[in-house]
Amino acid sequence: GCGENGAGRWAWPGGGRGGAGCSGEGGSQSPGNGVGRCDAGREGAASQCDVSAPCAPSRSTAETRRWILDPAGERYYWWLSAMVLPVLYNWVVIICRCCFTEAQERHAALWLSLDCVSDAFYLLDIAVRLHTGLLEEGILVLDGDRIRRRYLHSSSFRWDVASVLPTELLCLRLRSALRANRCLRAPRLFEAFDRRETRTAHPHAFRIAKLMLYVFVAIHWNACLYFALSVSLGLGSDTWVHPNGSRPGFARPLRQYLHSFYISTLILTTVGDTPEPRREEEFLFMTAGFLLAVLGFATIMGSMSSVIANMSAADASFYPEHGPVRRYLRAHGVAGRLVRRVAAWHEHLRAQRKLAEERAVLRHLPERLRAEVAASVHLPALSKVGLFQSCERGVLEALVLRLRPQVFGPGEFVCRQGDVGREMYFIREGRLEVLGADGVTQLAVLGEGLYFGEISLINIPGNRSGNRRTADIRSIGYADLFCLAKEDLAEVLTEFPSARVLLEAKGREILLRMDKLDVHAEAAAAAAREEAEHRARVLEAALEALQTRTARLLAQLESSALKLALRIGRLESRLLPPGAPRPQHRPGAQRTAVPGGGSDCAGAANVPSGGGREPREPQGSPRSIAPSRAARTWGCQRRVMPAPDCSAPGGSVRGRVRARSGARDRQGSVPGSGSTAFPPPARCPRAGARPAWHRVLAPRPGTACAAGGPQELPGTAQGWHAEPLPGALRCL
Ligand SMILES: Nc1ncnc2c1ncn2[C@@H]1O[C@@H]2COP(=O)(O)O[C@H]2[C@H]1O
Repeated sequence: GCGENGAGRWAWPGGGRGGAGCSGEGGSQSPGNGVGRCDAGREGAASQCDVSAPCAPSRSTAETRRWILDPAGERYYWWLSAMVLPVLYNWVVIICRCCFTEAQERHAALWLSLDCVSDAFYLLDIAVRLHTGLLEEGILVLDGDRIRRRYLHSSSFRWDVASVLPTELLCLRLRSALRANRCLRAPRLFEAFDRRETRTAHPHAFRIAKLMLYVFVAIHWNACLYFALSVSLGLGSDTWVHPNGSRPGFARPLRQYLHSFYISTLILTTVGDTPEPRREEEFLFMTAGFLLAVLGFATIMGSMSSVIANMSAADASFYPEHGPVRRYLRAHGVAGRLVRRVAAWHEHLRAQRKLAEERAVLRHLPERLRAEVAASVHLPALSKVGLFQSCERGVLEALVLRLRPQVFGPGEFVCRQGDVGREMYFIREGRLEVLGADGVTQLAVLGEGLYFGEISLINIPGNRSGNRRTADIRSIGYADLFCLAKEDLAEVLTEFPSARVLLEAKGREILLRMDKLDVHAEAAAAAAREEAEHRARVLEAALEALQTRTARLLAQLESSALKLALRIGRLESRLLPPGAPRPQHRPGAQRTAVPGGGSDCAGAANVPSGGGREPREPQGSPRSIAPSRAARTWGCQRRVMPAPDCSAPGGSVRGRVRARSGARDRQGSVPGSGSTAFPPPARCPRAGARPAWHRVLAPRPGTACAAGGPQELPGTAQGWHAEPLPGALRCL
């Protein structure tokens, strides 16, 4: 639906599909490309947005949103990558042109055009930033005004403007030096590098390359400054400064630059063999260079070692380390073939890029995402398993999270006959042999897409081995398996009963072949199961019949009670003298009925002087109450129907039977009692819940109930009729 917050309307990042949000007036962000797109007019847009006015698109606004970039999108990423070039150009070339004046003068036209291109990029970058969406509370804001306002008031805008000011126009002679403000756009370079680092498949290599670039820029600047200092001190004036043009080849700018770069490298990498300084300026330059070198060296060493450490840590988290296992084996004096097997297993994992601890690698992902990742990796292999071929994707996804990949080397036993079965296996890759009781005879060879180890996990009737393995399973070469624990299998089979049928059928077949199936026990178990099922069916039918009878009896009881009340009313009106005081009926006084037909008025107010006041029965009590004199006199009747009524949410198990009004009318029942609530004979599922009364007889216009005969009562509270209202105890 549409969401609005303050001045702007928002869209979910990546939303738009499935109506996740409406951006602006009917717009939502298109998934993937990172550019805001308006949903309005799209099929189904009305159902996603509130159809009322707020979602109707204004054309100009929709147009504006079309050009809003998602900061996490592709286009923005590629723009950032493009910005690396002009920023680097300025960082490398400006200082070079300042110090190597000959190079500046020789290629002035080229520099000028490159400067123009770089400035155009800088200006375009400001425009891009004016159209880059921003995240607020995790939601992408696509409102152009809001974005513009935010950027124009930010410090980034000031820096961006400062970096593109045409300062070189102030003094055309110092053109290149005055372009130094272009270096202020460096944050864009860092941003681009950060993005690249998160996207690249080789982050460590990228980190090293980035470090080398920084080192190169530092050496380059130092080289330029060395040359500038040499020029100011006089080229070739001593052995430290740059040689002058009289030395062969040193008149060329390229040679000058390369020589300076070489000296700078010697200084900054503290390799040594640097020319000895002679003058104060030279000493100062060298000292500053060495200090910078110490700093740079420490930084480089630190970064390199952290990159290398991270690389090995990343590798270790992917593949199990052989070193500790080897040391462990050596410490315990294990040698020979076993050590070689362990080493071969480790090598195989690395060579085949197989992960032993996949769960550990993915453990930080949210569960749903982890399931999706695991599904995309393993589903193709899992769907080859015959057992799961007809499974829905949801079942497979649930299953895939429970599977543990395991790799077995050649000749390794996956399970041995007689072991207690705790897991079953699906073969992802490789071949395994099933060995007979002698440990030599090959009963079968299992390959990709097959499974084993299920017989000891599922309870096959008549299985003589019980929960013990029926055979040895040995890996022929390297076997890549999925392992599923017994508890997980039980859960999966509950959700997917047809898989159980398949497993049982296959297991039974194997057991029969191996003569490990006790056919008599199986038949007895089947007979017992059938008998139990039959009994359950009979009980169910009896229960149903009982419910119907109860309902019928209750309906009869109710109708005769009502008839009785009417007759008593009529008799009273005939027997009482015309002037005699008539008992006042208090509408709403409650009357309850007992299953035995006893009756009583629960309310004391409607009991006449002659009637003994009886203690009021607590509502909901199933106790039978004998009819009192008052009740007999007044024709009040109590109806009691204990019904399991768990008034807590979801607690009620009450059933309802519709009575046939016609039949009941013929029996003299009161018309209008169309339906009867009755309790199914089930226990109240909520612990401590008590049954409640649930039949109501309420006044009905047309007849009066009074001691002196029919009496007019105001309003609708006249007469009687049966009205089924669950869960209440009322008295006529
Ligand atoms: N003859 C056979 N053919 C195929 N698989 C078998 C055969 N015998 C035993 N198995 C499998 O080997 C497994 C050994 O452990 P389980 O008894 O749990 O389950 C067994 C079956 O899955």
